Amino acid sequence: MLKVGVLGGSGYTGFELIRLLATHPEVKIVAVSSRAQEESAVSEHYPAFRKFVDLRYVLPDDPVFEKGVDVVFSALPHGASMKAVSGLVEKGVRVIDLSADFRIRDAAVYEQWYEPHTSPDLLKDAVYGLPELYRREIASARLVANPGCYPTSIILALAPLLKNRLIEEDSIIIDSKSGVTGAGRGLSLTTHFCEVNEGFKAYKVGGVHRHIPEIEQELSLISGKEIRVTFTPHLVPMSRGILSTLYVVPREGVKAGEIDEAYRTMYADEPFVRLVGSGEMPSTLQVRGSNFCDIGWKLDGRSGRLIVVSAIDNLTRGASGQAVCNMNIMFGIPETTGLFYVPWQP
Ligand SMILES: NC(=O)C1=CN([C@@H]2O[C@H](COP(=O)(O)OP(=O)(O)OC[C@H]3O[C@@H](n4cnc5c(N)ncnc54)[C@H](OP(=O)(O)O)[C@@H]3O)[C@@H](O)[C@H]2O)C=CC1
Ligand SMILES: CC(=O)N[C@@H](CCC(=O)OP(=O)(O)O)C(=O)O
Repeated sequence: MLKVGVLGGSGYTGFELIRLLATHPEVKIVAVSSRAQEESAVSEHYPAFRKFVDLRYVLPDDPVFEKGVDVVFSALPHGASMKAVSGLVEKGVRVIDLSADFRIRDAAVYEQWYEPHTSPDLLKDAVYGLPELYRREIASARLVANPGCYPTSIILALAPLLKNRLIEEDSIIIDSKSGVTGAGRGLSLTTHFCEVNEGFKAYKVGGVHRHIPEIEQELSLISGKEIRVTFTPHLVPMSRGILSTLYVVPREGVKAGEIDEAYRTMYADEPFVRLVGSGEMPSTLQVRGSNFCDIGWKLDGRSGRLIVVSAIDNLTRGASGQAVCNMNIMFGIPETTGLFYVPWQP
């Protein structure tokens, strides 16, 4: 049995990690942190865990995370996460970091979009935790940088097209829509019920969202060319789920069949990508609570654009499910263990 610790186990992705790990056949959760909930029972803070989790919250600097575990998941905010996990990694604990702190390979780029990096030396050891792209590297990583929620839905949707040079790299326009859990469990005016319910708005418009450097970094690596994207996130009145709609221009002469073939070839053996087919479109309800990313696409003959739509659950495939998948890969456990079940639809 793997002994697992969860830093930040009172937040939304922390909840989702514990939900998945509590019934994982190869895992024993030994420690969960929260400063505000210190010493209270996890199953009091989240009653859903009654009969599943018999633990009390400890502080994030509790020695158990250093000495008593095989792997630590960090579900802390960026900044706090790098400070908490760098010491653990240096002491030989394997870490899966759900924050953005180790996703950007260049510290200067991270600092431009986030804050000063306190552990830049560890960046070279971090592996970007998208299994479909980096499975082999994840297996031996001591630090996995779990991808952001929007980037997961976007990179998976574009990878086959860029890998096969089927689209103009400078033509990428992305509209993504996220449920409100994407903003975390902390209270803020923008996520109040009355501010969100029955409304739908774009935010961080005009190249300012922090996921842009992460998306561009990974798309550029796939295509071998520097890529710039137009990315507009939206907040929708649902709890969980991300739907990304991508507009791209196919290279001259590219046929619909080549696009179909690129998706089918890249994802034929991938357990957590489901191609809903050319013409059908994914829905967040069809992936709810699951680790699946559903992808559909359609050529618009009138405008000459290709439209790709992807759907994930931001807390599962966009965070904790992907993190558990990475843990499976790191410890030689079959990748689908604890994660292969039918989504919650409706
Ligand atoms: N929500 C989402 O859909 C996604 C989130 N992420 C990333 O995952 C991480 C967690 O997100 P999420 O669960 O939504 O966030 P929440 O705000 O819901 O939870 C944050 C957790 O971290 C703890 N925490 C907060 N500040 C600190 C600190 N300074 N030091 C130690 N512990 C702290 C909180 O507990 P306490 O304050 O009691 O210690 C809580 O347990 C973030 O980095 C986020 O960007 C990634 C992908 C998707
Ligand atoms: C709806 C909503 O607010 N979503 C968040 C997603 C950020 C997130 O959780 O991702 P990181 O791990 O990269 O911080 C946002 O747009 O900032």
